[in-house]
Amino acid sequence: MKEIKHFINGEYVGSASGKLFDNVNPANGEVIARIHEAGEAEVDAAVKAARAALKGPWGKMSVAERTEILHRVAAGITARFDEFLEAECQDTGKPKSLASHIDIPRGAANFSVFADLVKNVPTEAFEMATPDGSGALNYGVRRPKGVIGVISPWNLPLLLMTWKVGPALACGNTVVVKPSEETPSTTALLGEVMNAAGVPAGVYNVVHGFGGNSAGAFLTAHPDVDGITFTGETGTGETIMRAAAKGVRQVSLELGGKNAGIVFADADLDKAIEGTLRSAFANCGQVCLGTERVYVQRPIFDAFVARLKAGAEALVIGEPNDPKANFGPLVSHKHREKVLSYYQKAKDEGATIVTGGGVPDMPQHLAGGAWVQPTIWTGLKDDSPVVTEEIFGPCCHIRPFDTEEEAIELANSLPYGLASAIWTENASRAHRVAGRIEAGIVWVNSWFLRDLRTAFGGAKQSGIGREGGVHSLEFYTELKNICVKL
Ligand SMILES: NC(=O)C1=CN([C@@H]2O[C@H](COP(=O)(O)OP(=O)(O)OC[C@H]3O[C@@H](n4cnc5c(N)ncnc54)[C@H](O)[C@@H]3O)[C@@H](O)[C@H]2O)C=CC1
Ligand SMILES: O=C(O)/C=C/C=C(\O)C(=O)O
Repeated sequence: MKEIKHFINGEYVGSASGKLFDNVNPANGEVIARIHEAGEAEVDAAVKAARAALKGPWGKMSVAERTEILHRVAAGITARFDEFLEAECQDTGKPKSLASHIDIPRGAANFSVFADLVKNVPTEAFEMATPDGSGALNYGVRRPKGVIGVISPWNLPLLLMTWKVGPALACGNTVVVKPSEETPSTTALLGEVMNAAGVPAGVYNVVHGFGGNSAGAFLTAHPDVDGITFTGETGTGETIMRAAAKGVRQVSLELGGKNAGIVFADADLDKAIEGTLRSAFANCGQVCLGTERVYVQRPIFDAFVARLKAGAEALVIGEPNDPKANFGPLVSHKHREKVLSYYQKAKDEGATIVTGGGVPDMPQHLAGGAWVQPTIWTGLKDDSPVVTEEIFGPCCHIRPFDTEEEAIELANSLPYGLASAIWTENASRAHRVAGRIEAGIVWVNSWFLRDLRTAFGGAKQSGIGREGGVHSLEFYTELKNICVKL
């Protein structure tokens, strides 16, 4: 059986404890590999390697040299596209048709985009008057923050891990990554690409394991980690913030959501249906930006529900290699238990189940997979947990509204504030409503349309900080002001 080891100081190493755990393919329930679980010793070795690399060749490189290497990393991912695709789809069960368009290309782009960005970013300068008349000049320089701890989730494993590692390395930091225990493979494979691209040993390190009382907690508690970036559940974000408080380390947190889609009666219905189908069901609903609450203006409510139902029922459920499949399993049986508990709750609370609500019949060879049906409900109260809590599954609740004011109030009614999608052909309304939605990201007549130069992150309990474009520099560098008296 294949073993997945840590990547420390440029080498793959096993755990001294000999502790390993299973890596399971959620499409069929088969164990595909055994993963080494890091103890404190491995985490400490990884952090030490990262610190040494920062003081060594990586820290001494010019921006031009560093960014040239990062372009080679991007090219290395692209050159081994099929291996990354296979590994990602085995870990997550997601359709190759999806991962080949989103996950793997973004894994490469996250290095090339930030390599280009740091070469071209300007700095600030202020001339000032002084009492003696000679003046002074202030200018800012950015320096790497140091050793960055990266805790990444399982829903878009390569995409979200490189979304952090790309800018971190472009800014001259070194990293220790703890990928999700569910999806370690592409993070592990990236070590080979780093070596081949000439990334010095110790710049990119990977430790595997779980969160609490395991590699995740050991990494976030390590006193020699200078900053921690995390994507995942809000509760986990709070735990990580507490760990980071010791030693006053900065955090960048992209946390949970319960995002609202608002469909006005003047929307282009074809566009709104296509976008909402993606925002509710893409990646089996396991996207933090996804729409689990849909508010539809009353005159088009029935038509919208009927068309979304037809679209959900036309999704093709299947394994990653099935070229027709556009809907895969959930990431694990543990996560399926959570999602199905909400399906049950919706039933218990008297929801109208428009479609789905259970587990699909799958052929024998996929019967061990973590499958659920795409599900749509109507008729639940606004305070139902199904409507207020992040389910992170392929499901949404649709509710009618009458006025613009009511829609805004409903959208803003929860403590989350990650993303929202507004569907209307009235540009004035689009601007007006978008400006009042309490979220870090608002799409108008689109969903998941991403320009990597833009600010990305959540308001309220959906996170702290913004990453993307120059905003990533705020977290991955220290801005130092130098004041020169002339
Ligand atoms: N992108 C997102 O917004 C994601 C949201 N979730 C949500 O979180 C729920 C639970 O899923 P989990 O996989 O348990 O998510 P999680 O947020 O707990 O895990 C994400 C990462 O954090 C690590 N982690 C967990 N506890 C930690 C700790 N105490 N210290 C350091 N690292 C820690 C995990 O090992 C994993 O690498 C899901 O049902 C979903 O609602 C899960 C994954 C991604
Ligand atoms: O950066 C992106 O394009 C996508 C981000 C998605 C998440 O952060 C998520 O699903 O957790």
